[in-house]
Amino acid sequence: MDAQFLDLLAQKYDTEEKVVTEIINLEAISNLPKGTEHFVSDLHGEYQAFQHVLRNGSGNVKEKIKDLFREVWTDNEINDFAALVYYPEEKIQLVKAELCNQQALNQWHRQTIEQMLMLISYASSKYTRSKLRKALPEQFVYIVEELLYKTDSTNNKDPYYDEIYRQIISLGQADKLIIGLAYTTQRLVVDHLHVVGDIYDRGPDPDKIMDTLINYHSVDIQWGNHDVLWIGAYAGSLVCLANIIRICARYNNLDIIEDVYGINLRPLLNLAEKYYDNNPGFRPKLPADHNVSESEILQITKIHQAIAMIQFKLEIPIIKRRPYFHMSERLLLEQIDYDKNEIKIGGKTYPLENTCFATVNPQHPEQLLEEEQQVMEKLLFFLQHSEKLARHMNFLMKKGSLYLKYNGNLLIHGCIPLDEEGNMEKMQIEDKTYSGRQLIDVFEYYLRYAFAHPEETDDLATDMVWYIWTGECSSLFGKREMTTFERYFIQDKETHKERKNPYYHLRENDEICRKILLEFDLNPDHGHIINGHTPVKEIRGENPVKANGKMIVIDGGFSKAYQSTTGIAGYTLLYNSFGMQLVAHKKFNSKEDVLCNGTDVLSVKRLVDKELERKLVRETNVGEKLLQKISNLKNLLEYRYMK
Ligand SMILES: O=P(O)(O)OC[C@H]1O[C@](O)(COP(=O)(O)O)[C@@H](O)[C@@H]1O
Ligand SMILES: [Mn+2]
Repeated sequence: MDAQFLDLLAQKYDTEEKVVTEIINLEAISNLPKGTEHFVSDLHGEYQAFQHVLRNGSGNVKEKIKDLFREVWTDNEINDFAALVYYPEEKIQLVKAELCNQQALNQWHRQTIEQMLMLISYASSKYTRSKLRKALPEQFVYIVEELLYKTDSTNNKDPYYDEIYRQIISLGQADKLIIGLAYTTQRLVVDHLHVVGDIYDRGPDPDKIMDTLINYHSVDIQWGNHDVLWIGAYAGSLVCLANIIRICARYNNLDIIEDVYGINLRPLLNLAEKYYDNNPGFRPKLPADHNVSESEILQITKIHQAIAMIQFKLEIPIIKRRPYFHMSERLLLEQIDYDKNEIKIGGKTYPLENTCFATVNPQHPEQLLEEEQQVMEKLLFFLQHSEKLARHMNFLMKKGSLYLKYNGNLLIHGCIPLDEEGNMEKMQIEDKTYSGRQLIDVFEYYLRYAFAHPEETDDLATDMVWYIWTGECSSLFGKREMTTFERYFIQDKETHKERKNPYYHLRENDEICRKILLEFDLNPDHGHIINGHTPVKEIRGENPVKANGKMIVIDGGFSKAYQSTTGIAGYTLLYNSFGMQLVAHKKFNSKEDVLCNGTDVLSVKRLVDKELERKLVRETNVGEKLLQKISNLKNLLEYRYMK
């Protein structure tokens, strides 16, 4: 063992007692049951629904309440208490409005604090005291610990405990304590959160989700294609930038760009007003009960066209300078007969509708007008100087990766690109060919490089981020082509189809999943692949658990726009010491509904995998690190302290 390393360690553990105490502590921890992992994906800006799933721990909170109180409480009482744990601030106000006098309120406070403490004690039974302490409301740690660890069997201290309760209530601290304890409970039921991609786009509040994740106690992120699009824009890719604005316009979310991230859209609006008019193909998607004025809709419709046309133009030079992207079929602006208003795709000619080509030079469709160029430069400047976006993107980079190996499982948003035979699909980049894990590692290398060099906008790394969004060998896109252009301008639905990578039918097969797990050095007997990205069409009988349980697809279906195709609000996954459970969620209506009617988006659980023996911390990623530390400390003990 390296003497210098031991010297360093000896500085921290400078007595034999300290070393021994730490070894005992770590050994004990590694024999506790593993903490609960919670997997969610495809949040798509749906902050409220995500909050709900987070606050109820995919049904875990209610389960713990039921374990404790099922014998003595009615369903209504259970729902009420659950709502208090999920949304304590609001629920307390509702309770107060119902109680008739101070005495009844005092009684409710005392009883509720006692019940919360019982719940916390139960929910923390597999954690150390130190871990629980970290989860307790900071200002009340001392008091809560006193109440939690009552050991006086002689009842000598009863008056002492009574007095604590009385003081909390008379000093007006009861609400705060209950709120704090509710958040402690939420935190205890989930030890670690995995977000398997697609935080951004389509829904209204991705920024609030980011803030929630930044404040969450333990989280990792596997980037989704939409997250990569935002990273690409921030890293200097103009085409990614055009895409994120186009999607925001399409879903009536330009507020995110303008108000949330402070990017001035005025120059783009001026351009849009000059060249575009109303166009049924570009009106934003709106819910039936919207209250957006016609003039606002018209403005968005114009911006939508302006930015979509800029996007299509910007794609051309990238496709041309990167022949190995194999995207020449996507040079669609060059396939248009601008006089006849037709396009030739795959040898077939289609009429075009809803066209808006006022800024296109038919001889050079890739050319941006000077004004378009200036607009994009300004937008990029604003974007790269948004303090809030910088914070969110940095967090995405810090906690995120294209895939993650965690406790024997492989987490990845989209796919492992395969050919029809089930071999790892090959992609040539410059003069080298990559496939499988190596290809994805190369993608990640370029993405991180692009992020580190936001001033470079046309280099390979920046182009590659766009490729990850839309290229046929991308592990996040998983389709042969993105038919955005066709869906705007061609009526024939045949042209709208996006052919999926063979992975999506091959992943039903046990052997293929085993092969993929091996490619990532994971044990195929125990590991699972966990995917997001494709909404599971339960409506049509699709099963989210595939390949004899080796493959689990948890597209959360949070995205309202997609709920009609899934028939459900999607899935989340829990992995605790007893095994893995898939949770199916019903549609989330509103927080008010949960608070007033006790309707929890109640979840149906399906067992995916059951551990033969309860899984311990020592068998996890974290446990591996603990065992390494124990071994180092034992060396320290032997070489520095033992006589
Ligand atoms: O329904 P929209 O918003 O037009 O988006 C459709 C596009 O989104 C994609 O499905 C990618 O987004 P997802 O990752 O959410 O599937 C593309 O394949 C498709 O072209
Ligand atoms: Mn996706």
